[in-house]
Amino acid sequence: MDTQPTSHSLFEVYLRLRPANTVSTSGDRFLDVDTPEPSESAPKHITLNPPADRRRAIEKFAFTQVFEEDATQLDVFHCTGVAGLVEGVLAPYGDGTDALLATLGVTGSGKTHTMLGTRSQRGLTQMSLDLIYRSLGHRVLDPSTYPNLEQSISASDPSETNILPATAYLESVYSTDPTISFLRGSGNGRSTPLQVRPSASFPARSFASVSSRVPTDKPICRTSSTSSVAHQFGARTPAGPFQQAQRSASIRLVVAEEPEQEEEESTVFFTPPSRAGTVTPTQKPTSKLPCPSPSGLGNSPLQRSSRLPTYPPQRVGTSPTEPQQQLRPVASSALPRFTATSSLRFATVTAATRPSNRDQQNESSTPRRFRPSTLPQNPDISHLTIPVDASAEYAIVISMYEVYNDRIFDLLSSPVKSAATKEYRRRPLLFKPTELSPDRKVVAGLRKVVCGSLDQALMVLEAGLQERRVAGTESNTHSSRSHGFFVVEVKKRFSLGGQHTGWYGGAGWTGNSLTIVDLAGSERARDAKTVGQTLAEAGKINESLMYLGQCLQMQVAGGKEKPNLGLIRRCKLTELLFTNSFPTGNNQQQHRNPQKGIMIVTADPHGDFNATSQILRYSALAKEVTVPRQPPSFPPANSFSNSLPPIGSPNHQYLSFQQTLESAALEISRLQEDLTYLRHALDSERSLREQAEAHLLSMEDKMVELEQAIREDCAEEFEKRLELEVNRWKTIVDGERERGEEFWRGKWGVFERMVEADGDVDMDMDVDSPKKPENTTLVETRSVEDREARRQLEIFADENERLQRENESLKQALAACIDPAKSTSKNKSPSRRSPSRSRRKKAQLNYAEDDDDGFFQELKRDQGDMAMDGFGEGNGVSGSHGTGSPTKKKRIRRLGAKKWGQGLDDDDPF
Ligand SMILES: Nc1ncnc2c1ncn2[C@@H]1O[C@H](COP(=O)(O)OP(=O)(O)OP(=O)(O)O)[C@@H](O)[C@H]1O
Repeated sequence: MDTQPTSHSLFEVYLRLRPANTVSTSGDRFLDVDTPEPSESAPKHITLNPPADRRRAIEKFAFTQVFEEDATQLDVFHCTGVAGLVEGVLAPYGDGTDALLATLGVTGSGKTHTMLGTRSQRGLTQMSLDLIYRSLGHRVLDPSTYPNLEQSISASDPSETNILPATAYLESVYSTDPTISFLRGSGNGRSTPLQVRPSASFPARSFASVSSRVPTDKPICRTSSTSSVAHQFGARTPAGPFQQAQRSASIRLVVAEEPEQEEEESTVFFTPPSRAGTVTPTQKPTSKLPCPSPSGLGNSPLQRSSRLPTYPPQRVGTSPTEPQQQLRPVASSALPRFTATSSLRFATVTAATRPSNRDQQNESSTPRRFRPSTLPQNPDISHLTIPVDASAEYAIVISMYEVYNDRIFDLLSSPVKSAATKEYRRRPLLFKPTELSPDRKVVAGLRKVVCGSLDQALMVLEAGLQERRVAGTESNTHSSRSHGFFVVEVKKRFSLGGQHTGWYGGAGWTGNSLTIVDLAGSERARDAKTVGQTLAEAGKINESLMYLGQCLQMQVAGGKEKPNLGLIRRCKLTELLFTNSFPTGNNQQQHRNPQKGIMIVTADPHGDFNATSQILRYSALAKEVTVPRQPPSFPPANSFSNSLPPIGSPNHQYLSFQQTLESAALEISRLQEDLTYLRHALDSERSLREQAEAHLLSMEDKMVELEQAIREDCAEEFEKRLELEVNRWKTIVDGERERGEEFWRGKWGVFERMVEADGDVDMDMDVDSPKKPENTTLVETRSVEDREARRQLEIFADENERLQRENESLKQALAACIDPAKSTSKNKSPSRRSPSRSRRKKAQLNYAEDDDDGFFQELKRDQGDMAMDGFGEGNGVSGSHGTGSPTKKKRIRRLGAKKWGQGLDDDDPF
């Protein structure tokens, strides 16, 4: 099997086996490392033996190198060629390349262990950072020395980001000053008390209580966490304990020997690992493994300690031109009790206290994080350095993000309180081309931190890791639930004449980045015993890893020259990993070399066979590995050939048939395995779908309830408005009625006044008449009123007449019913009332000739007629018009007696 990386490989793929966990390891070992060929310096092949109870293929996989269980972090660092990646990023002789260092594996197989280490061992990330800072030395610009450094970088950064100095960031994250919280949202901390995992030699205690027990009169190295990290790191702000300590020379630090008990309770400061004015001579660690020369490393200018007799002492903090640098922590040699000795203590937040962001989002108070105590310094790589461009100056910018449920979240910025839900949430970021980066995609809007020293970079890393989503599963108590990305950008610009010019003389920033990826592990819901949210996360993780596997296979099929962009863009993870792995377009100015990648596949030889074999197939295929399938009972080749019967013999035919059967069985078992994997993927998808459907149903219910509530609100509102309108209209109508009554009262008053007025007014005066009275104004006024009254009178008269007619006909009908004979005679004299009518007619026609008395007498008579005809007392009409008129009452009585007496008996009810 060919294991040499091809020119178009996306990754070099290494395999690391994790040691058996004596506590949880229960399964048989199914993975064997093949003995290397004589020409090989290290093992490259493994054989996968399926469990005995199943009939499966024995598969062989090849990798660039296989690290067995006893391989150390340093072995992996050396032999994977991380230094070569860093060299490409530092680019001492040219443009350089971006680098990608990633881990892939089943959950619990050791990815995080490899990348981020443990509380006693550094991971590849910390060692890479150490190598970068160590190599660049004093050429790294510190934002506290160059105040406008971040603005300068910002101007040339394509990711539309916000850049800030590490001192400000760390101050905001770890400060105990509640007023400094502009970077810290509520989601950054926790409401539950921290649990601190103490080192084995010390009893468990609260980290907070450690911080609080700081004797003020003690030597300054026993500093409290209440002092800001920025101060300890030598910011230009008022002197922190470290600065004060260093100003008072090392005597105070050397006398830091304290009674054991006191020291245990108060020592919580961060010891800078091997980052001092003078480097303590350390014994060169030796790698147990024979490492093949990583690509390019053998001929590269990278110098290992074996080639470099002495490691040049760091100039950090020693230059008189850099006063700020002098305020950095003192040499580790001056702090014997706080370096990597038995008294080194390391307090980490356990997974249980690293709440998922979901938990954090629900918190409302502004919390603060607790600064980690001393970080591990082993393995020591002080024997390594990489030459750098002496004419350049550098700035190191760090950013961190995670891909969770296929969305990108910044780990260095605070969650934002949602106006709708009142929860703290991180906003997902976009991976896209920007104005300054049209040819390449970048994660836009990330927070980036400029770190002037390794200490700052490590602290920023710690802060970001605390934000990453982890959860305990059956497979791993600290299982990463997201794909974590840690990006170190090495920005470079040329300084004039090889001198530091600050940002005034420098040209624009260029540079490359090292991206370190700790992928979440694939897992089976059945084994990990995940439910609910964790199960949903696992579904997304598995899905993204499946796409990653397909992309790795694409490497075999098409290589870098023909990227299948459709496949790459299927999920955020593959997009982030591979989009910039290919040469950019035609734009020469924007041209960048494709990134170099190293993939470390981790596997537990005693773990989950199915999941591990799946991962190995994906990754090994990326190395163009063909999978030889050997039947378990197949005899060794030489013994088989020796005993092979002659061709054509029945035995030979039988053996060929047997071989075919074996192959078929192998194929069947392989397909069964695939089927099992797909079945699990299906299960996971199905459970996700069920969750989504349940969510949909609950949303629909909510919508119905919401609609109902809205309808009720609307109805209530409508009724209120209707009532208001009705009241308003009632008021208007009442007002109108009153006005009308007032009007008619006024009219009636006019009539009455006219009646009472002296008779010298000529009521017969016609407006059309040319004859004018002498008192013109009064007369004219009266004339108008008179006309109006006359009109009304006519109306009344007509109405009266009509009613009289009706009355008469009714009476006749009534009389006819009572006495047909009378009625006949009555009917024969229809003009019974004619005298009255003729008289009234006459009065109407001649009222102009009568005087006022005559006119009104006639009017009152008519009213009396109306009363008699049915509009009398009790019908309301006479009441309104005849009130106070004795004449009328009298007449009603009289007429009534006269009329009704004609045709009715005394006992007649009428
Ligand atoms: N090479 C190793 N040497 C010693 N311990 C190891 C090694 N690899 C892993 N472990 C231990 O195994 C456990 C699980 O490892 P780790 O958390 O790194 O797994 P992981 O692959 O990152 O899991 P996940 O994908 O769920 O996050 C840890 O306790 C770790 O210390």
